[in-house]
Amino acid sequence: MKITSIKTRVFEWKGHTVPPASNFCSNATDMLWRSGDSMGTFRFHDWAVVEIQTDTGIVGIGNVALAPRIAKNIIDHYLAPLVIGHDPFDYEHIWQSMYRSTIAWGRKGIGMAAISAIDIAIWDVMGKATNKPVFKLLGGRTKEKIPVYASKLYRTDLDEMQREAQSYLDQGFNMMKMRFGYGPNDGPQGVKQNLMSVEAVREVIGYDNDLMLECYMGWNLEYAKRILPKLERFEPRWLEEPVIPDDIDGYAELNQLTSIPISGGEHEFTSHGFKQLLDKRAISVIQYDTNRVGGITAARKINALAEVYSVPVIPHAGQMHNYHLTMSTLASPIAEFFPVHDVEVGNELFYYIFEGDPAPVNGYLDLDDNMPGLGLSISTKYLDHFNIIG
Ligand SMILES: O=C(O)[C@H](O)[C@H](O)[C@@H](O)CO
Ligand SMILES: [Mg+2]
Repeated sequence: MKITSIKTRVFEWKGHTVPPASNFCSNATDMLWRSGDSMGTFRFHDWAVVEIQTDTGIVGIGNVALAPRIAKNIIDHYLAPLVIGHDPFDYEHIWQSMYRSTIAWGRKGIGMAAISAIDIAIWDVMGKATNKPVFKLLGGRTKEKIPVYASKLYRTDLDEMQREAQSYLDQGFNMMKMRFGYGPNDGPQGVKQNLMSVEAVREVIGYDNDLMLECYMGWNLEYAKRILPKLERFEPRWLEEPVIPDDIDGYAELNQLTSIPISGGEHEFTSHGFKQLLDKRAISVIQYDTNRVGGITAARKINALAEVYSVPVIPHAGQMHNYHLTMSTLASPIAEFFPVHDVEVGNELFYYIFEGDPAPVNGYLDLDDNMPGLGLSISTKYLDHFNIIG
């Protein structure tokens, strides 16, 4: 089998967007004296979809949500010429060729995200060619179903957050993740607000349900050291991305500081990046996203590391490219799930672009043993809600 062409299109959302509340989530630009666009690091309102065509007629689908226009350019100009003509089953060689040919600029960030999209599409081809779901090529079923946590609870009015938390309990979730609204520039009042929001959610969900806390890189070491001990009494399952991803020593220090496990890796790349984090005991939960980290070829290597270091892998975002890895490794106990379909920050766009993502029932979702490949197709339902740049 040979890859004959690669088609990459950017889907730009032009449908309705729900404006988020101010201080909806701390983020890395909060540290600037003037951050300008408060949604700057958040707006995922466009997405690139990669289709790999083969001489057998099988088409594999991949995706990349980070800076999709740039990713498309990287794919069109640098990666496609390296991949076309190869047998998709030579995926390790193809991955190494993409990685090594772009290593001067592509090994982290958008270069690796573009590589990820192609690699995901290649695994989809392999699944379809062998008539197996991708997870069956990766190790098969390691769990009856995948427990998922509801991930939203952006900072807003506390009554509203309590209603939202209750709605997840009502839908059968027993784990959920909330976001902090405040960081170092908000002083003691901000610390108080952050603590109050956790208290408010705990009041509703009690301590028989898991609560995860998200900082989205919006704090610094000093602030995190100040607030973490105060958060201990709320027994979070983890505290996510407290500092910027380059502050690996900061992660390591925080991870030793309190009983709260520190999670991260949503903005880390390849097994090399994760080995550094693991060697320093910097994170207690690995949260790569397959469509950033280097695709399935890189993610499965990180799963192997995770098993050896005994650190769980709970990938960012859920979504099919991650669920197959979660299903096929014991290192992944649960997965993330974005429970709301209204387009806000843009994580939700996946539901409008693709069909096939499984819906959770009572906090669990399952993958189909008989659905070849990733099980995704491009939806035709919402095409008029997008500008499609081809
Ligand atoms: O962990 C997450 O779900 C991410 O950090 C989100 O994609 C981001 O939107 C922050 O809420
Ligand atoms: Mg996160």
